[in-house]
Amino acid sequence: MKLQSALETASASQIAHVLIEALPYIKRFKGKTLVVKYGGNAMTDERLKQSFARDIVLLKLVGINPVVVHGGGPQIGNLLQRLGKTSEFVQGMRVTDAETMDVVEMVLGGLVNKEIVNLINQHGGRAVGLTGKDGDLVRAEKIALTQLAPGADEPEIIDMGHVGRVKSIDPRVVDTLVRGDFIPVIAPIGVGDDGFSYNINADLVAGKMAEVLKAEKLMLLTNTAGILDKQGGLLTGLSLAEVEDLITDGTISGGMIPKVRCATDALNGGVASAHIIDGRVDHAVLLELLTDRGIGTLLLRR
Ligand SMILES: Nc1ncnc2c1ncn2[C@@H]1O[C@H](COP(=O)(O)OP(=O)(O)O)[C@@H](O)[C@H]1O
Ligand SMILES: CC(=O)N[C@@H](CCC(=O)OP(=O)(O)O)C(=O)O
Repeated sequence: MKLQSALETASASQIAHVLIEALPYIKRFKGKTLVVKYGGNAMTDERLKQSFARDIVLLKLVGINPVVVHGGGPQIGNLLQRLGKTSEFVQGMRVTDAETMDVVEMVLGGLVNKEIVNLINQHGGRAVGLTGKDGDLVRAEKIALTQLAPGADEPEIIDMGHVGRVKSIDPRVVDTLVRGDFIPVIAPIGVGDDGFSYNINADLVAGKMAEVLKAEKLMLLTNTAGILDKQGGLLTGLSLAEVEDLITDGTISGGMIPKVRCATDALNGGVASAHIIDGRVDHAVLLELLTDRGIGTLLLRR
């Protein structure tokens, strides 16, 4: 049921109950940092975009410090298509030649980043957009991938062009913005020691950012209800050991593996909890953070 229609049919005491339910969570997370990876469906549907921006503004107003890291794979794909270029993906990552890197930088650092900044500001927040280049925030190194071609004995080395991984993060610019009550909105582009730009998967940047900022939580929005079991049921809470078992027995596969790895790396790096939640749900971030039930999968170090 949509929040609006739920509120229309709810009694005053039910509405009050919902508000009061948020109180212990607000107290617990006040002053803490929350890194949110924003991407997928939540970024293409107009209603979901508005609901995401309102969630972020509300969190900031109650004293929680959201830091947004965004993706934009489909938006990059759209512009490339209009320019007559196609992308090849290897292990879920876009092979990025110099021309494609220009498009990635224009779309992520320009269109997508500024759209999110504007959305948040329209709802009363004060967002500032950054790429990893600003304030020397994200240092990248070129990724080296190997792949075993069918019938080959030896794995071949794949040149991914300008695809990078996070080498280091200097959080000073983000800390400065947070202290000034701004909401940082970060595009996943890093700069190499060679001076070139690198295209980095947004989940990777979000996970490392959470670790370096010593965030209380990492939230990854995606296009499923969370981590699902073999029957398609939602797994609401998992430990690191349980996650490993689910990868080994094939329950977690495909694009969910690197996503879960980013989350477990962040937990091992000191982040208290990681959440994989459904970006297709209105107000997903608020529901996960400020209600007893939550909506997605909560990963804990324990
Ligand atoms: N156990 C699982 N639970 C949920 N999704 C899974 C699972 N195993 C594999 N997947 C797949 O992983 C996908 C999410 O990864 P991906 O498409 O890369 O996400 P995003 O585009 O949000 O970064 C899901 O849509 C689903 O197809
Ligand atoms: C190397 C690589 O693949 N980078 C991604 C960066 C954007 C991203 O991660 O966007 P989503 O979160 O929407 O998938 C890309 O070029 O699509």
